[in-house]
Amino acid sequence: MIEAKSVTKKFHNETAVRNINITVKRGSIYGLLGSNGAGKTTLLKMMAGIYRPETGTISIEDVPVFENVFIKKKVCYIPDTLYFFPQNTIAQMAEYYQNIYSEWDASRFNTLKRVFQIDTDRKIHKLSKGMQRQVAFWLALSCMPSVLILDEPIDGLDPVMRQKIKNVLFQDVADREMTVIISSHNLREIEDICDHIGIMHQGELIVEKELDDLKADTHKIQVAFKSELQEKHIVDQLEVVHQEKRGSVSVLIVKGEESNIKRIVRSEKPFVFDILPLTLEEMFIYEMGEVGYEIENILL
Ligand SMILES: Nc1ncnc2c1ncn2[C@@H]1O[C@H](COP(=O)(O)OP(=O)(O)OP(=O)(O)O)[C@@H](O)[C@H]1O
Repeated sequence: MIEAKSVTKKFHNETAVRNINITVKRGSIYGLLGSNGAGKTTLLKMMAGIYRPETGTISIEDVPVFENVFIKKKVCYIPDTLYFFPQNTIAQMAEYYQNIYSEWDASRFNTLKRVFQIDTDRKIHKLSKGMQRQVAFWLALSCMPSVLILDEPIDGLDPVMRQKIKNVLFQDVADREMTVIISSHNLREIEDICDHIGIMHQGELIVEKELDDLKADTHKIQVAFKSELQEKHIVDQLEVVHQEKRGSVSVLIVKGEESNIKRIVRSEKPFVFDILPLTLEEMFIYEMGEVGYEIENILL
């Protein structure tokens, strides 16, 4: 379990993370979303024990992580910008990891050769960007971490490799309750992988929910009524976060319980009424719109 309590981090005068509370349950996969510069990387680096929080605490398995060698051996962090020792081959880097991570599993490393299929005598800096990312996963997953922290991990991986890596992650989560936190802008991917979602904006956590609850709480509906007054009646009763007109049909993004929404809309006898599936990307955009980070049609 990862727990952040009232965590704040500043760089000079700028507050990158502001009074954040997050709990990532053991064995769950948590997707950390947010606008550019929201503070995701800063928060992940504090979770990995790289940055010290200004105030508040970050613990893993109830132990503060900063400068704690014992707990850091259970944590693997794959940053958005990868670093390997210059000139090292995969085998040499694996040896280095083996000396640091006490849970390193050589047989796992060998088994994962079937997934990654890269010659371990190759120098890492001569591999392609995507192949280097594969090596980062290969090494991290061979450390058998209790906690895996991933910052923009999917970029540069081809679709087949993404699926293979997802399968290995799911296996580790199911078999040994590995806890995973992933920051990504690829919401399609996050939707596939994660069971919990946190959304950050300007250093704050503005939404934290189970993905299923988030989906159950936000709906996209398509309605048409005989008169505008009928539509106004339902809009007044619903929590509408976005509204647009497509011909005679209105598309509304509405928060609340589905049964309640259906009851309110049907009370005005619509001649069109559909509930449409809402993607995580759409939910993200509407949540961000609520805190003033909206899509605008900017013509220059
Ligand atoms: N080492 C640093 N020194 C000074 N300021 C920093 C440093 N790292 C991050 N920041 C600032 O902290 C804020 C949060 O940055 P961070 O990298 O955590 O955002 P992010 O959510 O990961 O963004 P993105 O999605 O663009 O990668 C930004 O305003 C950034 O300029």
